[in-house]
Amino acid sequence: MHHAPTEAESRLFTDVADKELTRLGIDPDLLPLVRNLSTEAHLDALRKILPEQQYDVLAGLAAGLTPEDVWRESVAVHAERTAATEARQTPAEDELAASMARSQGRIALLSGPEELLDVLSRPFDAWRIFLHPSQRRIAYHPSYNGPARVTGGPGTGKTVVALHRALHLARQLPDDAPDESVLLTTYTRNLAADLRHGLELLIPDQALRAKIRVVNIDALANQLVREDRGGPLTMLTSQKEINSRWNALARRLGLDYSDVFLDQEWRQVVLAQDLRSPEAYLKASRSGRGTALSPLRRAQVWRAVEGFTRDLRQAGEWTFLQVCAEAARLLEPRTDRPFRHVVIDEAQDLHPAQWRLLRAAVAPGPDDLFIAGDTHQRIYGNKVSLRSLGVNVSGRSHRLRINYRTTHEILQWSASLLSGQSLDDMDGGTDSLTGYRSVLNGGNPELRASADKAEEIADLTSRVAQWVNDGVEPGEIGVAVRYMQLGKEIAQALERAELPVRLLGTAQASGDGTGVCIGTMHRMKGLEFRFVAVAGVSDSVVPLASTLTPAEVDAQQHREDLLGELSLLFVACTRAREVLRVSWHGAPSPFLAA
Ligand SMILES: Nc1ncnc2c1ncn2[C@@H]1O[C@H](COP(=O)(O)OP(=O)(O)OP(=O)(O)O)[C@@H](O)[C@H]1O
Repeated sequence: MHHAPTEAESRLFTDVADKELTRLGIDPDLLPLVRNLSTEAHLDALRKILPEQQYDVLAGLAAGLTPEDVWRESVAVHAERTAATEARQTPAEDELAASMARSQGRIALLSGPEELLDVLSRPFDAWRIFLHPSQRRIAYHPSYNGPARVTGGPGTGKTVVALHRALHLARQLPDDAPDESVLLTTYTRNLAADLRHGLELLIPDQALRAKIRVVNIDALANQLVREDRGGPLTMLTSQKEINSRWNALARRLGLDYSDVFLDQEWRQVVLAQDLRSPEAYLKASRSGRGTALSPLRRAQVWRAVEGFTRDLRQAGEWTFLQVCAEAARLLEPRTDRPFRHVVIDEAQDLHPAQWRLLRAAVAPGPDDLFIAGDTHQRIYGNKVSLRSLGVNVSGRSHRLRINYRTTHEILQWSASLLSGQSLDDMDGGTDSLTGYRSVLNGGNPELRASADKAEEIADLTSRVAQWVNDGVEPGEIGVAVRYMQLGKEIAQALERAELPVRLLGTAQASGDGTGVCIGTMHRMKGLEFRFVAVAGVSDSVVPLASTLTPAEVDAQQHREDLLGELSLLFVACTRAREVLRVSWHGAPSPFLAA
């Protein structure tokens, strides 16, 4: 992550005195070894050998925390965890108590005791006020000399940090800065709505909040292109329709490429690199694609791409990615940029065309881009190298390690799904969940096998009924499924048992947001519930065969698609705060077998 270090600056702990290290509990015998460490990777390699607490201390220091912060974060947390388990309050209260104990003092948001009372009565909102020092340090760093980034596993507070960063940037604006000078953006419309809601909680002052524009990236792109064209765009949104057009085109041109291959080639090579001529395509790198193409075959594929885009143009139709690519082209030559600062959440899912748009939306310079994301949760198959897109975060990248959402048990189990997978860090290196941990404890995830679908649904229904009987509000329960049809069947069963439900992504809801929330794993992204059931995790469903590129079309893409499906399961499981239940019928998903 750091630029090539010189010998003198290449040791990780040169700035920390021996005295400090031993005060933080590092064994004096280990000091010579510790002194020799020069990269976080070396430290990671020692993880299994070092006692957990000593490892945590070193990981914190390596991440740039001061010894004071580390004391609070690691040493004090170990003590708290023991105390909290003994006291066994509700986890939410534990969490708040822990946050308060750790907090050096409130960040300056409180206008009066009323607001404090308000927050204390809703412990889940504690993040508004009690940032952990490691979060606060990142969110309220006075100024970064270029793009900065925060990573970390699910529930570590990346979104929280992004919201606070947007607040910080809005506050720093000069008095004459217009409204919407700061952009806060993310991948989907739903996630943007959640960010908007978070911002309303965080910034009661409407005038200050108006400095921040919250919009999902596709909607922003659409607006820019629409304004340029002077009218609304007709969007081609159905992937099925897109595939059938590729098919028809391949037949017309007598080409033996599958629709899936052509569409991927267009999105992942042509649109990703903004290739505009056959010459550019002929020379382009196709790294990341699993099949080689001879110059002759590249010329054939280009003809198909040209045909496809010409047909779209003639029909006046656009795909989402095309709109982003066009919006980037519109902004790139401009000297005035629409925003002074851009804050991005769920950055791991953005496509290169979307990155180009964001890069062009703000002038390069201090605090231009602030990026929050976790490649372990990449579920839309967009893999990028930030550097190749002109976004250099080196020296300004931070990793959060404490999970505030999930219990230790749920976290361990969910993280084990990903064991053995190597994830990129979007910057030429690898990312990991090293040091990732929870301060809460609870039960182990419940795993339930059933003979067939009817039995699984019946079993799930009685479990949910039992939770509700035990006093859990239906709205605190989430049910995640791989495809919506199963969700609908579960909804019917729950309704027959007189349990209120709401289906995410449909108009069907009862009790206005108060029912058991049922949604696809994709829709669960960014959400959280006290109780989560992930249902239908069966052999043929997770991974969903129809979403996998056949290995014979592109073996590398096939592996990427599999990883995306695995990440999706990981995302679904890490939505749970207190209780996770995973069920299937027939043979379990191969992801569970491990
Ligand atoms: N300092 C804090 N004090 C109390 N709660 C916190 C704190 N930071 C985060 N949380 C809580 O932890 C949960 C997860 O936070 P957040 O959604 O920001 O994490 P994330 O890293 O963006 O997660 P994901 O990647 O899974 O979307 C939220 O309920 C949030 O309120």
